[in-house]
This record gives sequence, structure tokens and C-alpha cells, in this order.
Amino acid sequence: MTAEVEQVSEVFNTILVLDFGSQYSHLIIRRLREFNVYAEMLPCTQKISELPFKPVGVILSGGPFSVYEEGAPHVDHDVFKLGVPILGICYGMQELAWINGKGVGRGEKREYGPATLTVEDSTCPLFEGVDHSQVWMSHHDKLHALPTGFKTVAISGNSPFAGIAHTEKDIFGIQFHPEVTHSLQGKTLLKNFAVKICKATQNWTMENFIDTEIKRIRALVGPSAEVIGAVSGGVDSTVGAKIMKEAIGDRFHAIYVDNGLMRKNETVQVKQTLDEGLGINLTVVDASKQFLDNLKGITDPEKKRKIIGNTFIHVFEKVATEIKPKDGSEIEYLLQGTLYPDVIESISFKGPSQTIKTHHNVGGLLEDMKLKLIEPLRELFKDEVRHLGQIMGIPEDLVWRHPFPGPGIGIRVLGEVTPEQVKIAREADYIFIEEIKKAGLYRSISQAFAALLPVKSVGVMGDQRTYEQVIALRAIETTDFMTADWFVFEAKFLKNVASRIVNEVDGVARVTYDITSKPPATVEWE
Ligand SMILES: Nc1ncnc2c1ncn2[C@@H]1O[C@H](COP(=O)(O)OP(=O)(O)OP(=O)(O)O)[C@@H](O)[C@H]1O
Ligand SMILES: O=c1[nH]c(=O)c2[nH+]cn([C@@H]3O[C@H](COP(=O)(O)O)[C@@H](O)[C@H]3O)c2[nH]1
Ligand SMILES: NC(=O)CC[C@H](N)C(=O)O
Ligand SMILES: [Mg+2]
Repeated sequence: MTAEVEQVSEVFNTILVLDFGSQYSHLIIRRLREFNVYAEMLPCTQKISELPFKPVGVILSGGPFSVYEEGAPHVDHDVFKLGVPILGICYGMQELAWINGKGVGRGEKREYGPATLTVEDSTCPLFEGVDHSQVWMSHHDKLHALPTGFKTVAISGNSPFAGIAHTEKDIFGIQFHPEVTHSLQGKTLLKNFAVKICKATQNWTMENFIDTEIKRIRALVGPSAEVIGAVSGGVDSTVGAKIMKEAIGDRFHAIYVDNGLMRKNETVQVKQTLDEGLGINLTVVDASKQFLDNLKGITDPEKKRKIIGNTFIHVFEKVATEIKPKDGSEIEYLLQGTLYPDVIESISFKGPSQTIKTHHNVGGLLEDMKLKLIEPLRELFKDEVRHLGQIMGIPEDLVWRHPFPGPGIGIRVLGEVTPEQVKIAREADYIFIEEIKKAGLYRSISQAFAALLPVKSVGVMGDQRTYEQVIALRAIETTDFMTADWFVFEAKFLKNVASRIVNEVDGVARVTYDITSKPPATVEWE
């Protein structure tokens, strides 16, 4: 069955980005997709004979290494046998030069920041519309000589080889980074490469994606099997559920787990929106006791996350055995709302990044998991998922909902999670979000919540001494959640929220506002 299932990269003309570990590698993919060309990233160590698809062009990314160093990563030379255009960016260009003559070494000084490009060969299609524009440099090494078979096509003040091209083949190298927005015509250059040179079709649209994905799921699941889905009411899993529903109708069973760590009124609202609003029949499983029992006495954040992740899986496996598909088979698949950033993180050449915290991911935590995963969004970025949600008729409110982590309030009550502590955090959170919505700020903020700190502080209310806990409010602005800054509220707004929380929520003596960016902090407190 699986062999006949076409992958997205087989359906859309795909540009392959081979990642040498640059912090900007994923931006190359973002930029290409912005003009509707599909791109995927694989580690630079990928063996070309084992490529899962045939790309229409290859981009070699930048990277932190020096090509001449021992142990530096190198591309499989079979990449030249693919017969498709190749573009090397920074380290990628140095790699092309290393392979074709070894004329690469350390420059006298580092070049980091803006430079102006002068195109010397106006016939080179890569640089059409890019002449005299600002480009962004970030390198220490440089080409000391033109590689064999290449000519210079562009220069900058500091880089006599800012752009090079092979004299016969469609192979190009650039020293700057077209993928960052500081390279003002960088997107034009990438478009020239993908569309003019590689002739990639610009058909990567969410409308086309839906059709492809629905076909893919039908082929994968077959004509009679049934599937369960972990659906939280967040935008990712709701869009995933909607796609499943369109693909296999009532053979899809959406399961929402009330883990006792959800926000106020959330379970009722999610059930209503999915059932009535979207026609997705949602089963609510109340497992709150199981989660809270398992969390008893646990204060270590990582242990809490693992316990919550494992409990989710146990709940899903149990639910899966309770559903009896009409064709007499057993439930084999579990839908999950994994996005491309999660995938990139795990395939990156640098390997899985150091674990800052274990993100709960329904599939990620049990090695002997029986259910196989269906992840329809695993090629998409969050804004693509939001766009998809809009096309599929998912209500605006849900499309723009702030992300809510799987472990929920469990990682927003610092220290031991008890029903009493969850209640305090939940009530405070509700007031904060209510005020944000009232002030018309919800869409300007990427994510906001209240965390409960298990420290006591003295206060005075109605002439009485109080000795209660502290709420920390957090609101951030970010595009990708990898870095974030705190949101600047007016003092009046914070004053009102603080006063409401202390007055209306029993157990809180003080309210603080978290003004730490990420890094050095993270978004969540645990
Ligand atoms: N309470 C829950 N019940 C069922 N599944 C859940 C629950 N919480 C999380 N999940 C599953 O875990 C996945 C990861 O959670 P995550 O919060 O990243 O995504 P989301 O909730 O779909 O969207 P968002 O990031 O916008 O909150 C979800 O896509 C969903 O499959
Ligand atoms: O589904 C999730 N499961 C998790 O375990 C988890 N931990 C953090 N987050 C969300 O990820 C984003 C970045 O959060 P951090 O800076 O705290 O890592 C923020 O949006 C966080 O809310 C999670 N989402
Ligand atoms: N950004 C890059 O790709 C840098 C490449 C190489 N490490 C240099 O310093 O030149
Ligand atoms: Mg969520």
C-alpha cells in the first residue's frame, strides 16, 4: 500500500536545499514557497542515490564550518550527476570552489553585514533585477581564485567573487545570503534561480496542497480502515482533522483529551466549534483524574512533561482499542498536527538540537507505540496552516487562536500540579485573555498566558494581612516562536489586569509581568 502513496515532493516540482547547518537554511525554503515554488530541506550528508525524489534544482546552504577544515561536511559529488541547476550560498559556494580547484582560505577580515552588489555580466539570468542592490554578508572565509570552469558575474566592495557562474553548466555560487530580508533583492535572485533557471512550476498553493494531501491520505489509509486523531482545538490539529474528514469522512474519529490542564471553558467550546461549526464528530475523553494522579508529587519540569506525554499516548492507545471499525480491522493510524519546523529540527544536519525542553508531541514519547502516525501538515509552516484553515472554512477565531501547548496549565503551574493550583492559574489566565480581547490586542500578540509561581508573598486586603502566591503574566510577539520579545502594554492595561486578578482570584497576592525575551528565557516558564 505505502509504495503507491505519492509524497508531496513527487507531486510538486521541488527544489532541494541541502543544509550545511546555517542558521538561515530554513529561510531559503520559506522564501521559495513565498512565490509558490515547493522546497524541502535535507541534511548535506544525504546520499544522492538515496534521494526520495528527483529535484528540479539544488541549493547548497551556508554553514558554520570552513571547507578546508578537517572534518568539514562535504556534499555527495553525485549531486552533479543529477543534471539539474545548482546554487551554492556562502559555504555552499565555497564548497563548489573547493571541489573545483580548492581556492578557498581564510579572509584577512570577517565580513558581516551589508554590501552593495555590482553585476559584471548582465547576461547572467541569476542576477536579473539584482544589480546595485544591498546584499547581506556573513563570512570569514573567501575564494582566493576562480574555480576551474567558472567566471565572475558579480562583485562587491570586499568580495571580488560575490557571484560566480560555470561557463557551460547551470551552476552558480554567491557569497552573500539572498534568503535574509536584508538582502533587498534576495527573493528576486532566488526566484530567478528557481523559476527562470530550474523552470520550477509555481503551483505550490494551499488549494493544490489540499487536493494532493487528500489523495495521499486516501491511498495511505485504503478503502475501509478507520483512523483516530488527537485533536486539541488548536489550529494545527483542527486543520488536520478537517483534512481527514474530507479524505475519509466518518471513518475518522477525532478525540479530544481533557487532561485536567485545559483552560477555562475550553472543553465545552472546542466540542461546540468542532461538532457544530465544522461537522467533525469529536469525542471528549475525560482523563483529568489519570493525568493529575500521575503528576502527584512531581515538581521537576522535564518529569512533568514526560509524564503528560506518556499519559496522552496511553489514553490514545486505550481509545484506539475501544473503537471497533466496521471492516473488523483494528485502528492502525493516529493523526497528529506536526508542522515543518518540528521536522526540520529533527532532520537538521546539526542533528537534534540540544534539548532545552521536551515538547510534548503525541507520537514522540513512547518507543513501542503501536499506532502509526498520519501527519498531513508535516511539510507546512504555521502561517501556511493558518492560510489552509481559512480556505477550508475554519472560523477566524480558531485560525488565529494563540498556540496552547499540549501539557497546558501543567507547565504553567510551577512546582507540583494540584487541582487547586490549576484552578488559580486557570482563573488568572482567563481574566488576562479576556482583557486582551476587550482591548483589541489579541491579534497583535502572538501568545499570552498567566503562570502561577509557587512562592508566597505578603499583601494587605481590606485591612487584613494576606500571604498568598504570585501570578506572572507573559505576552510575547514572535513570528516563529524560536525567538520572541515581550509585548509592550500600556501601564493602564496592566494595572487593570493586576487589580482584577488579585481581587477576583482567591490565592493570589501579587501580579508581575514577565519582561524577558527569548533567548535568554523561553516562552513557557517550564
Ligand atoms: N488535549 C488534547 N487532546 C488531544 N490531542 C491533543 C491535545 N493536546 C495536544 N494534542 C495533540 O498534540 C499535538 C501538538 O499540540 P500543539 O499544541 O502543538 O498543536 P495544536 O494544539 O493542534 O495547535 P496549536 O499549536 O495552535 O495549539 C496537537 O496537534 C494534537 O494532535
Ligand atoms: O504542543 C506543545 N507542546 C509542548 O510541550 C510545548 N512546550 C512549549 N510549547 C509551545 O512552543 C512555543 C515555544 O515555547 P518555549 O519557548 O517555551 O519552548 C510556545 O508557543 C509554547 O507554548 C509547546 N507546545
Ligand atoms: N555563512 C556561511 O556560510 C559562512 C561560511 C564559512 N564558515 C565562512 O566563514 O566563510
Ligand atoms: Mg495546542
